[in-house]
Amino acid sequence: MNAPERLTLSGIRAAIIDLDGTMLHTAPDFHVAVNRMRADLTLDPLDIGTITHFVGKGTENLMRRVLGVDYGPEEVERHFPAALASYEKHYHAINGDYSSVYPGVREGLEALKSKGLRLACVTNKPISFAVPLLDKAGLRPYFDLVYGGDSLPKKKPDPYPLLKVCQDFGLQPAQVVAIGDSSNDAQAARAAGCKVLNVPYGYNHGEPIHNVDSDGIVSTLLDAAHLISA
Ligand SMILES: O=C(O)COP(=O)(O)O
Repeated sequence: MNAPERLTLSGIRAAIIDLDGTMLHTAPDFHVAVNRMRADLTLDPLDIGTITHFVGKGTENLMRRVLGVDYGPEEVERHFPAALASYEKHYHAINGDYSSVYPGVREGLEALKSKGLRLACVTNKPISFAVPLLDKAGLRPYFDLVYGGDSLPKKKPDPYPLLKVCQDFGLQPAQVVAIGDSSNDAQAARAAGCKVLNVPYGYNHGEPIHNVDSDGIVSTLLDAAHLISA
């Protein structure tokens, strides 16, 4: 991994940007919706740190992890349908109410756009949560494409969503940089053959971001934009 101050990425024509933990601090939304679901199932609330560590691999994984705190594998599957229905209802009701846009995100998206890059948001969040959230935060207009965790047959860390964006944009993976907060994003990017930058302020399943293989760590999306040229 290069030191960010020496790093430059040239020949880049598009950026694929993660949502939760990269553009928006959504952990408080997850915290509220998960605990409302848990109340419906007469389970005790979980602290925000525990829930945050389970974010990043999609809603089904999140449900299994938060049920797994109380139940064994068979009971998890038995409670899964009711948990998912309750969680989706509660998440839709509060989506974005407790979230905030990280510093440098708007400025970074502006800078990437002004360099002529095309932008895609690829998240493991369901598309029915992702688009209203981007709208509410005023970020939707920056993106040519948005893919959620249920938009395509496979989700990150599989490279499929990133390769689909490359194909949609008519670009080679080496012309595309993925920017995310987790090993999930980095693994997908590496497997697709895209460049990858990580931000250090997100979730990364509770693990240190410095252990993740990437082309560099940037403190904000604006810093990422400064390193990238077409
Ligand atoms: O798992 C989620 O719901 C969020 O995932 P993301 O980090 O890909 O946005």
